[in-house]
Amino acid sequence: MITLASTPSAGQTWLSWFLVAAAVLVSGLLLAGPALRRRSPAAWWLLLGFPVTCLRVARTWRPLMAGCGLAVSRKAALTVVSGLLAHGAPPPHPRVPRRGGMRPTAHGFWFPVRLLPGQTPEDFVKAASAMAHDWRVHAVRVTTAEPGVVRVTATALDPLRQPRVPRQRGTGPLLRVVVGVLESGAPWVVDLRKIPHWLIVGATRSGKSTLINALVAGFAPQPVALVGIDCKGGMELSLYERRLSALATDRAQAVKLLAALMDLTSARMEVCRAARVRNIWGLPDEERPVPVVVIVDEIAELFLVANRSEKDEAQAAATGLVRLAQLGAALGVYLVVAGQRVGSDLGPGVTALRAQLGGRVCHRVTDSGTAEMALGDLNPDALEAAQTIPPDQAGTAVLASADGWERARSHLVPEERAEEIAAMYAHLTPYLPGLADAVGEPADGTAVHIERLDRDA
Ligand SMILES: Nc1ncnc2c1ncn2[C@@H]1O[C@H](COP(=O)(O)OP(=O)(O)OP(=O)(O)O)[C@@H](O)[C@H]1O
Repeated sequence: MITLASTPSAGQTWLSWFLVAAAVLVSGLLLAGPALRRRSPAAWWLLLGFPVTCLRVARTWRPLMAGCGLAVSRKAALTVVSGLLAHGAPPPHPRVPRRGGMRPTAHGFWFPVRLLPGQTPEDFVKAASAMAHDWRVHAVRVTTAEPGVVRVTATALDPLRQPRVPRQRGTGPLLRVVVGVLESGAPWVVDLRKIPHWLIVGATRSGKSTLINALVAGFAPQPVALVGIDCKGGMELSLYERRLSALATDRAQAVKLLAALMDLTSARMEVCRAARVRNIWGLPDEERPVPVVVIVDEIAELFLVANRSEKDEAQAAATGLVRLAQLGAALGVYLVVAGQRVGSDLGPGVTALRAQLGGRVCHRVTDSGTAEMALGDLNPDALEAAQTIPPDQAGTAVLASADGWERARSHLVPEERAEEIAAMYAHLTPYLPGLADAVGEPADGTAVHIERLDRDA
């Protein structure tokens, strides 16, 4: 008689387990090998930390859900029936939300969870801190993946502690710059084609200038015009003057520069209307005007009023910025506005401007009003995260947009490096006569000025 199936002996079972474990170890080594050679913490996490954490999550899931009030007791009727049948046996375990398989990431893992009837994603958001403590990971975030399913993402290693600056390959896509790293380990990208205007806030020494350095260093090699408004006498932005098409260093100049920028957008509007397109990106390549990135350092200097005589000027600056933000995106004018303290006390223009600045970056702040201004209207739950940024982690910020929020840290680009890059690409500085005239750039000019005129001709 032929036996089709036989029960494996204990020796055979151990052998197959051993082979599976060896295969997992070898494939793990192959996957993580290159990173291990670079002594990357992410590789060690994948090889050793992830399997241990998988076991920990599996072991603690049920008690964790029960402890956080996320377990649901079985239906009363079922409990009665099971009690009758089992003659006094202990009642069945409460139901806990079903957890999907754990997927590793470079710095942690994620898995989906199906909600039980009556549960909402907010119930899980409240339990995130308990999950992080139970699993001994750096942080846990809960987001809604689809109706009825939340995504639990854990970060085991804090990628913001020592962010790696990636090797720069070429200039990258137009108006898109990698300025740092996100908490998920992914690059932090500022893409002005997606989010055209940005508000960057932070207390002194929190990392605002370093982020602006990263932006200038990223945009300098691209075919874009950079324009600066730095009413602190140009102390910050004048370092990059050779790559700036115009720089206003006081409020009077800023008002004229903003008016010139409005004229530029009006002229572009005419061009688009004549070509029957809705924005400059609809124009043929050879007719498309150069994109203009306007960097405003210290917005309070533009808005604050010390006496009556300054009121009109501040009002004109506020109106200019708000109008530019309203019209600029379609016409290739983008705003990056930075400030130490941004509150409603700067005047009604600030709230109107904020509404137009869709990208928000909130570094460590010393007053809750500034964090509220930067994040409160988009993501109120990000406020707490912004207020807990430690002072020894300069450059760390909470990013918010209509899509959600996350923590990130900029790459440390020192001003000397940004200045060097700006000088290296000075020959790419477009000459925009209206803007140069507004800030009174000398007509005779330097070598750079002549070079710009030549190129333009
Ligand atoms: N991303 C970063 N990584 C590491 N260190 C950073 C980072 N950003 C800033 N720093 C450190 O913090 C210091 C202060 O940063 P920065 O000058 O950008 O602050 P700031 O907010 O512009 O201050 P202020 O408002 O006084 O000009 C820097 O000299 C640098 O040493």
